[in-house]
Amino acid sequence: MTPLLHVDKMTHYFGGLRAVHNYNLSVGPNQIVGLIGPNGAGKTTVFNLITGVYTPTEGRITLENENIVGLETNEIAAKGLGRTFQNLALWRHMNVLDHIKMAHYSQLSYSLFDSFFNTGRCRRQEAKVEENAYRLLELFDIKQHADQLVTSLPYGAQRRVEMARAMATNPKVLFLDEPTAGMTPDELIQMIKIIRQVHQDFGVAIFLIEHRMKFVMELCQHIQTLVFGEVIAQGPPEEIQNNPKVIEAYLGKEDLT
Ligand SMILES: Nc1ncnc2c1ncn2[C@@H]1O[C@H](COP(=O)(O)OP(=O)(O)OP(=O)(O)O)[C@@H](O)[C@H]1O
Repeated sequence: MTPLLHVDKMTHYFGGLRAVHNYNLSVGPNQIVGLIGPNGAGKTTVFNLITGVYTPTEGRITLENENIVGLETNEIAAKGLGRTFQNLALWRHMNVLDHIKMAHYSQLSYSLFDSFFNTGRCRRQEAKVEENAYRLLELFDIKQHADQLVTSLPYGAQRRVEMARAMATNPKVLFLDEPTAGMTPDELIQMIKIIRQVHQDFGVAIFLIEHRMKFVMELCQHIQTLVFGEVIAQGPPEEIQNNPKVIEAYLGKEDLT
């Protein structure tokens, strides 16, 4: 299988600190890959390196066989890499529907002329945006909040808005940084269902960082364990769950079952 996203021997230093070392990753079309590891292991740095927030000190990253090292974050996003953030990155003064509609605009092709004169082309595209936005609101169970400011929503719903916004850009690979952080156990179960549905409906590949083992084990086909910037183990969930190195890395911190 040709990978959609491929990372080869990526290393990154912050000054004298080696945060990521010799990191490799392959995400195939429609695959869900998880990245786990203790606090400070380098997981978010891996995300930031691939999505263009930082440029790796060494290594090669390709999306559909095209180099993406050195591109701006927005250029990488336009090539099909959508993401959410560990600390929510939402617009405080915008309502939920507008968040999702806004994200669609990068893909529209009508001109200022079309917009000014409200041409048929403009109206057709706007109607499509509205239709897609409502489809996402429904899928992410936030339709009931469409007119509310995001900041007025419960935390779990805000996370779903961020995810729906990322999906509105129609990504080929979706990066989720701790999608269940701060969620209640019920919200976690709901999130598992939503991600399964999104994965099935859109056929999008997913790469996610998560601390909640239930979530990772249920959703991911392949899991990498990062410790001090290096992958110490990787494989299918059942293998990772029983790997002594992984158990040791998490010892006393998390029940892996
Ligand atoms: N911008 C930065 N400048 C300097 N050091 C950084 C920077 N970002 C991260 N680090 C350091 O790199 C290491 C990896 O951090 P990172 O945030 O990637 O870990 P993490 O696995 O995502 O942790 P957590 O689970 O707590 O979010 C840590 O030692 C961190 O202090």
